[in-house]
Amino acid sequence: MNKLLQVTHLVKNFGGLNAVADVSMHLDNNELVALIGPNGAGKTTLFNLLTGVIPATSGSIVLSGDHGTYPLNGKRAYKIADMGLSRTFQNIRLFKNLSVLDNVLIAMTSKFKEGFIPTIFRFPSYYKTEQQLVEEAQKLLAIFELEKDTDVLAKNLPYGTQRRLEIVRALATKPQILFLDEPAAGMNPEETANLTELILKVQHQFHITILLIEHDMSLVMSLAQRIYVLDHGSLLAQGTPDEIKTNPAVIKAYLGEEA
Ligand SMILES: Nc1ncnc2c1ncn2[C@@H]1O[C@H](COP(=O)(O)OP(=O)(O)OP(=O)(O)O)[C@@H](O)[C@H]1O
Repeated sequence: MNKLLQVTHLVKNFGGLNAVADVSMHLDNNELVALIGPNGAGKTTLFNLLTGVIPATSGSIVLSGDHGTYPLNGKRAYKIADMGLSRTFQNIRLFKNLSVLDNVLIAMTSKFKEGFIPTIFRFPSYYKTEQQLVEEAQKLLAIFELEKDTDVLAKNLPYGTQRRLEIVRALATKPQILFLDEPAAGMNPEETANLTELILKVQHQFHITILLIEHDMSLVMSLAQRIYVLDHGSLLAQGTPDEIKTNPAVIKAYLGEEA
């Protein structure tokens, strides 16, 4: 069977720097996979390649769907998002001066199939579709315990809540694959524990595949079914959490020569 996402010999050079050096990896349907590695290992660059934010120097990224396989190389970010790959960013990217609800509705608009004329003249079908969108957004917000905050401006939410809203926005596009770039960054232990449960819930409820970058090892080890470890742009190891925890090369990369 084809892998949902197959990455083969992926390379990204920035001048003389091999930020991603010959990485091959895959994601299966409904898997929760973590991508870890020391600072500067190339994790965000790899995410940027997979989601079309930057082009690869060489290598291939192929998405398998019900009706065939689709190369993602060279596709622009919006096209890749349309194909069902959605992401969050390390630095929060919300519309800070818009309400929580509007932030989610904007993310949903790519699914807003109402035509130009009904939209301009506000035919009844426009309101029905808009009402459906609002209901859908509110359901999503409720899963993330944000239903009481729908009218709050995004900038007025606590930091951990803004991170949750980012995930809601990414989910609002109904992705097949969700890429989470350090979802627990800046969260306190309680918020992180809460987020861990939420990510699990989302994976089961939406039947999606999740790839996450995270430095918080408690979150990684309790969530991931498989882990890829990057170091200096190359894959250092891959395996289950138990295999990774005891892998001498991984321990050395994280803790240095003395480990
Ligand atoms: N646009 C760019 N131009 C030049 N070099 C870059 C660029 N983006 C990233 N790099 C370099 O590529 C390497 C990998 O960076 P990347 O941000 O992917 O690492 P990371 O594993 O995500 O690190 P962190 O955990 O600190 O976020 C680093 O040496 C970084 O300085």
